[in-house]
Amino acid sequence: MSLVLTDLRVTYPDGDRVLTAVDEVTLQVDAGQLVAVVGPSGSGKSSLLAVAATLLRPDSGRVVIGGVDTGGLSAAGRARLRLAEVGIVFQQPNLLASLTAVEQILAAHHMRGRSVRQQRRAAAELLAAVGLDGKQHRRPHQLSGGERQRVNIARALSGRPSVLLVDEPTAALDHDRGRQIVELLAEITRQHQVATVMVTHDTEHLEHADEVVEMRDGRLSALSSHR
Ligand SMILES: Nc1ncnc2c1ncn2[C@@H]1O[C@H](COP(=O)(O)OP(=O)(O)OP(=O)(O)O)[C@@H](O)[C@H]1O
Repeated sequence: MSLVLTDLRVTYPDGDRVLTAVDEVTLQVDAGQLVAVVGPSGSGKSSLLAVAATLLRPDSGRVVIGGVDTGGLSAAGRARLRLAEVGIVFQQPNLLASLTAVEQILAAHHMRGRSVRQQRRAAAELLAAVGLDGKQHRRPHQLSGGERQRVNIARALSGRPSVLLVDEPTAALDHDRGRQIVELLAEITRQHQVATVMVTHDTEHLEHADEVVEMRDGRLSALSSHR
């Protein structure tokens, strides 16, 4: 399944003027592809990600996920599509302090209305796949920043999304841990055949992306493509 963004425009009220955060942006991400969106602070990257996640409605343009034009869906329809098809990894792993790594994933299953009992083994396997074998019973404060981000990624993948949206995954990490996370995202993208968009202001590790695009003042331009 692919993510297709067409002619997106997002504005915010700014006093008696209007600020254009996303300006006529078009981007296609196919299954198995990792696209990195780079650009300076305030260039519109997070707004673009929020629109792609259907969390924010664009002023104009289309967001099509797996062939479904999300503009035609109700709020409940968008929420259902998000639960079924979209995995979101926020910059700060928003893990629940009292839950162990495996419980973070089971809680996400519970929210999807699935039987938690049947998912325990799959959750443990997913944690092992992101490099957390043996740490599934640790709580967030017993994990490093990079490990917490791995739990975050495993949780986003637990719903088997077709689209993975990742906001600044390396922001809180040192160089090596940042590289490992980007490598993991690239590997997951191929293995699970997800369409992944990674927003980052970090210009390192971009060789793992199939395509790098740059946002400036809300506009998108291609930087490089390894397709
Ligand atoms: N809810 C909002 N209301 C008004 N203006 C907003 C809102 N959210 C973002 N903006 C403005 O829109 C522009 C784009 O912001 P956005 O957060 O999308 O950029 P960004 O590239 O993700 O920045 P950063 O890398 O600092 O997170 C900025 O000028 C910002 O001040």
